[in-house]
Amino acid sequence: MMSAVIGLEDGTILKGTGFGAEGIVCGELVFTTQYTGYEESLTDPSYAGQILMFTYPLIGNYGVNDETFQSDGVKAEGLVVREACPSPSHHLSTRNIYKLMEDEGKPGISGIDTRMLTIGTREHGTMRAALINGSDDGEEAVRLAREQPDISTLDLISRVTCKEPYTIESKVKTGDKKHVVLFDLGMKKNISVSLLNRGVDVTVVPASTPTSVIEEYNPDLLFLSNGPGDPQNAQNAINVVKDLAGSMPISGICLGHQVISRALGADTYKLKFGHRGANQPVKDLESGIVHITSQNHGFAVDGDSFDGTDVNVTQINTNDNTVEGIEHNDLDIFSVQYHPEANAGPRDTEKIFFGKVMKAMGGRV
Ligand SMILES: NC(=O)CC[C@H](N)C(=O)O
Repeated sequence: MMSAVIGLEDGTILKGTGFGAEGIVCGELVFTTQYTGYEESLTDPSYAGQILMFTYPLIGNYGVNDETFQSDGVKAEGLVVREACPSPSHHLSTRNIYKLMEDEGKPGISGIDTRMLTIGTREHGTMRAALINGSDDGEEAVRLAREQPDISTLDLISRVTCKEPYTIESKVKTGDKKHVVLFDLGMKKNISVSLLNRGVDVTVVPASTPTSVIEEYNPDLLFLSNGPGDPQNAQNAINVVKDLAGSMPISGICLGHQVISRALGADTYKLKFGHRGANQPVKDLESGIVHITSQNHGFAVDGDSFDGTDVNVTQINTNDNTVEGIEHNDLDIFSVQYHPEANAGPRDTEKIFFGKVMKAMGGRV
């Protein structure tokens, strides 16, 4: 058994049992309330720069199946759980969560009072943390937590975006094939899969791609993916959206939504502790319908900052009234803060959102 400790910037120290890789990681400690979907969330590149804590007390009980991954590996810096299951049961599982974290070179800590840490995070706001596997030096963990830079100063997108553009042709036959250029700010795989399943060819491009290159592809729609960190740091993508607004339909999810909003004149700000989980209620202001959505974000769009622009807030979170969806009055530009592509989480909004994307391209819904 490996000794392990987590230290927070407010001086909190919790000792536990280490698993996965030995070593030290730093990042924001964030909590998610989802009961399942730990494989999808650990491999979601939006969690780069963050140590992921599950409020659900038993994690790993159905093992690990690489087919569920949302990128090429674990992207969260570390994992904090109450209990990690050593002997999972699932017919598609090839390894347990201990082996996953070991193979990926990332530390995990179990035996932690995640309820106490979650309450602390809700009261204090998201905190910087350090996780040390192979030592129980709590003072050192607190020192490292306090020493690390704020997440807003980090360029996390360049760590997780693709290096070169690549095109995936859809195997679904449609009469009139559409083509989307997908800006990879730290893309979850199921965004591209959701487009491919609808007969759309997808060209994924790095986050540094200039407007001129996107124009050369002449896509039917520009899509901006989810991704890590503060949307202010996605400056190239913001500029590209400004350049291309009005010349092609544009849509996006999560960080992509924040980037589009900034390009259209809005501000973004940091939430106290974010929305992370699989049961976030989102109300459509036109229909009044509330859908249960999957979410993972720490920043949000300031709805009031759209005043005087041609953009409307179309959806809000009924827990705290924050912006969940926007739409331009005249142009084919719309985006959502939540994750209609799910993985993890409910698929309730998948058909509605991607149906709208297809419609914006004049494609088969
Ligand atoms: N999942 C995402 O795209 C997250 C967006 C952004 N990094 C945030 O935390 O708000």
